[in-house]
Amino acid sequence: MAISDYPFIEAWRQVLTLSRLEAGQTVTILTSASTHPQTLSCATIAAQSLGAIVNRLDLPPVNGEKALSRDALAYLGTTPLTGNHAAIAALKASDLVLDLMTLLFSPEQHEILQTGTKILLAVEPPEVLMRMVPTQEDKTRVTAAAAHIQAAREMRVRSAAGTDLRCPLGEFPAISEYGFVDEPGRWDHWPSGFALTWPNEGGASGRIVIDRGDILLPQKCYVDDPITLTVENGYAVRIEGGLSASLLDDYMASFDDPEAYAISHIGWGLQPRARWSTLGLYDREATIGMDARAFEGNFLFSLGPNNEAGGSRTTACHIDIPLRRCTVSLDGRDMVADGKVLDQA
Ligand SMILES: O=c1ccc(O)c[nH]1
Repeated sequence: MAISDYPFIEAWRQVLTLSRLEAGQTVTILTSASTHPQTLSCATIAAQSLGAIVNRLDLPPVNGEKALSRDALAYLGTTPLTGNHAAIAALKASDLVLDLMTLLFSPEQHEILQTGTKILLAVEPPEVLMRMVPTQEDKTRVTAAAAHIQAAREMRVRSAAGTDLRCPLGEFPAISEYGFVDEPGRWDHWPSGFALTWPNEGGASGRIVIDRGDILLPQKCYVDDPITLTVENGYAVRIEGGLSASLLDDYMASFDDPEAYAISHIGWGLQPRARWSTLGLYDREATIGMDARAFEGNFLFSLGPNNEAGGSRTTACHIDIPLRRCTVSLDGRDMVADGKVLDQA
């Protein structure tokens, strides 16, 4: 069902207030061909109602002919900002950027954040944004989990399906995604609600079983038959299984890039308002699948780049894979047991 403008404007006011937007500050709303018109209009009105100076920067889309998926998170690296010095200058001069286009995993995003500009990504449909309007409680829950990740030296993930993965930690920071940007230079994503980090370069090893019912993004499908990834020295060196494995393998081979097989971010979902089951209820191209990334108790891992964490590995291929029913432990302490989040205190 659609969302009315008034509550959507109020939701944006809540998120902008949580993001500490102040009267007189500059907000630049970044848009492109796939920006949702109601999100644009309600975000604009909300920012203006809080006294901000509001700009809109609309950029022509890129990569359409290169990507196999129209999902904004499926093909990374170059963005409409690449080489666009005038646009980058405008965003660096802004206090807050509302990214209704998707800059994630781009070098330009880091360059802009380093000037103190805050960036909030918000590209899910209004119904999903409204179902998961961020709260301080989300921040408390996610930052508590991220603190444990930050302090840990190893993440181990096991499941009855056969996953047994060890990831040495410490080389990269723990990241909290809780849906608003309340500090200078912060990036976040509304909706979200998960904590993550990256394994030490080349360190992840073991086996990951993507079981029946687990999810592949951007494919936005529930896996039919189990896929087994053999992980050695930080890379998935073998992809085995039936049709689901062959489809994943074919998609990844299209990038012709060995870096596509690297283990990227690892962590778990902490958003109780996100659901595993929604993927089948939306048109594939209507959402980027944040319910799947954020549902409470998932083990979310990713294949592809680590430049987001400050690493040197970039690749256009980015696949997010949330698994159910895993046990995630940090230095031997279970944080998620068989898909249930334990006390994160
Ligand atoms: O919010 C996001 C979205 C995708 C991703 O890979 C990480 N965080």
